Amino acid sequence: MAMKKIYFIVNPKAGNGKCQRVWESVEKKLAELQVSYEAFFTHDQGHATELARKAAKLAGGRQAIIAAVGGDGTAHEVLNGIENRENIAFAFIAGGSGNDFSRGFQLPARPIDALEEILGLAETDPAYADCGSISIKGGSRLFINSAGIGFDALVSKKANETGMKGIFNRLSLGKLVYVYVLLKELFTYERGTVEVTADGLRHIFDETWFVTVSNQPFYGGGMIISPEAVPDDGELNITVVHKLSKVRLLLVFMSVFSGKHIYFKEVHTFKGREISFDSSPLLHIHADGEYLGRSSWGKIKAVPGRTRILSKKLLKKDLQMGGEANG
Ligand SMILES: Nc1ncnc2c1ncn2[C@@H]1O[C@H](COP(=O)(O)OP(=O)(O)OP(=O)(O)O)[C@@H](O)[C@H]1O
Repeated sequence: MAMKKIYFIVNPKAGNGKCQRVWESVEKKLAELQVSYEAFFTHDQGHATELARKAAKLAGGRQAIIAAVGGDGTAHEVLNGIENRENIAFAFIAGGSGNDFSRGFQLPARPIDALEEILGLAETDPAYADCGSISIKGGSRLFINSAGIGFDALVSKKANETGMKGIFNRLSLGKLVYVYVLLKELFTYERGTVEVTADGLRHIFDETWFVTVSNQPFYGGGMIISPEAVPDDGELNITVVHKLSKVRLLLVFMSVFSGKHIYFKEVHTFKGREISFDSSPLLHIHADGEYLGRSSWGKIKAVPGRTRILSKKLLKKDLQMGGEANG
């Protein structure tokens, strides 16, 4: 049996250019192992989605692997270009600054280890993982990590905009850009009332900082925003932080790296499959750390088993359950 074809979609600019070197090391290993593959390189925002579509088309109906090499933004874009989940397995090699996808799906952090895991799983039947879909005025998107509304979306927008990401990355402190932006924006952010409905249950939150809807626990480069989120349980986990002074928000923030923030009374966590939000002011929105714009309402849905993923962790679980988890 011929090995499945692997299409790599590489964002050489991820991790502030670090990903170029990540790819070179992967390429070298592929040559050593005489693996046949095809590689495409992204030129600008949105390109990875187009390239993933192209790769899926090239695969025709055959079983193939589309592997994103980059950061969470690249994973997000590639995922959005894979329309047919049945014959395409999604794989990932971390080359970005945050790399929450690798954490959440327990993929090796080191690129060569991640490649070896991909090659090791290549001929197995890939696991099924959930996605979320977010619809706001102007369009809808799939997300694999989380979608956020409010302050966290503003932080991810500013973190991507400032030249600071480059500076922090050069100091190997990629994660700290979020801390820097958060501290800077904290003082001027205006909190409003947000209504969140999850599976028919309506909650009203005053003075809301943010609402995050998670498919897996990690966000913003290692913050354990949703410790209980499981990427193949068919549900999404909602975390709301509201009615909190700036000082207490900082305490919550410090505890989010250990996931202990959920014990604060101002932090609410619940689950849902069909979620909607509504607010009077416009709110900033992100999906997987990619800024989508501002909207005062939107819908978020769990899409159980939407994507097939090469992940040892999920595969093991599938086997334990005696087959496909969410087929
Ligand atoms: N050639 C390119 N030049 C500039 N930007 C690009 C290019 N290719 C892709 N992009 C954009 O770069 C952005 C960042 O990519 P990505 O999220 O993968 O890396 P990162 O920000 O370093 O990592 P992370 O999201 O894990 O912190 C994405 O919005 C993507 O659309």
